Amino acid sequence: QSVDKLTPDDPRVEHHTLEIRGYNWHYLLANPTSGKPTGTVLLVHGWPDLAFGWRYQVPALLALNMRVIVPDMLGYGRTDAPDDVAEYAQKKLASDLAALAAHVVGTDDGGQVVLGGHDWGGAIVWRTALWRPEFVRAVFSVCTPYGPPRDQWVPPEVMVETVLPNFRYQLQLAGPDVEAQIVGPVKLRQFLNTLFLGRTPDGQPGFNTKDGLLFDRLESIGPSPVLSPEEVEFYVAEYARHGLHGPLNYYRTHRVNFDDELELAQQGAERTRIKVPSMIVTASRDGALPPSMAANMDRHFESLVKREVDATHWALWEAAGDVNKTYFQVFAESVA
Ligand SMILES: O=C(NCCCc1ccccc1)N[C@H]1CC[C@H](OCc2c(F)cccc2F)CC1
Repeated sequence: QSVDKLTPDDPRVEHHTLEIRGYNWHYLLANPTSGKPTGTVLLVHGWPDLAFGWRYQVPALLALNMRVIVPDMLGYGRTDAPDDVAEYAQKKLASDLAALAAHVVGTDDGGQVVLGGHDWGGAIVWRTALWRPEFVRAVFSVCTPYGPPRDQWVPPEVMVETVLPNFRYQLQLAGPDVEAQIVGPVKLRQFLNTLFLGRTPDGQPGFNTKDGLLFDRLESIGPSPVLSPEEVEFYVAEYARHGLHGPLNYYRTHRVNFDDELELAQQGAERTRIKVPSMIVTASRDGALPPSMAANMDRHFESLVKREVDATHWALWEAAGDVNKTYFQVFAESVA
């Protein structure tokens, strides 16, 4: 059955900007129609996505009388895109989200919000629950498991060769090639259709988690099966603003995040356990983040609910009804 979703210029959302840490952030704000909201949810998108990536979730949250804040993350859409990798450190982003929440929520609900993330947004909300737990009512991640801060530096290429072979594409994304090759609307359209599961005429993908983008296939990739052509054009126009340098910086933050988090890792489980009510929703056919990656994360949580939906990485769109249901089962009561 079809799930209600936002259009790019939906009357149900307001567009706001806020200066945070010297950068201009754009965010969507949706207020429930019936008076005072029960609570507030702040949703954090991943790569390569936008605030618009939560289009299937916002109407359902409004129907639960929740107020919804959805930023374009640093580097994306109508938010500024600094060049410097260090600006994308998760410790900094955690405080950016705290500032955004405080600006909207003030002292309502004890100044707290429910934090939700997908993909890189999932990684960021887990870290936000560690760095800034005081403003987090509850936290959920779609697709992305929690990996605690580590006290030993392991270079990404070693992680890939030894424990995370399905992350090998991230070595390409962290390098210079993708942002050098994917320039201008034609290439951006091919890139987005590829990442959003478009195929060549003989059914081949243009991306896989081992090799990353297969540049020689991009021009023969057909339309995405998970977005309408109009939605793709919206993404193309939004990405044409800054290009891919900012978004790809998220793949270059491993060392700065390690350096920031060493102090947490050295304090041990007391400081690396997530104490706020938590949920992870894994996607059964996510090649980058398979549910198996979330198998052993319970030990890092005071309270963790685990759900799985039958979808690829793009679960927010493919399994919108199921994703929305998981949220309601767990968090709606806890914030009501
Ligand atoms: O690369 C990402 N998304 C692009 C997916 C592209 C795709 C398109 C179509 C089909 C399949 C894939 N997401 C990142 C999000 C952060 C993740 O790292 C967080 C993390 C740790 F740091 C340590 C331990 C576990 C853990 F998950 C790594 C994947």
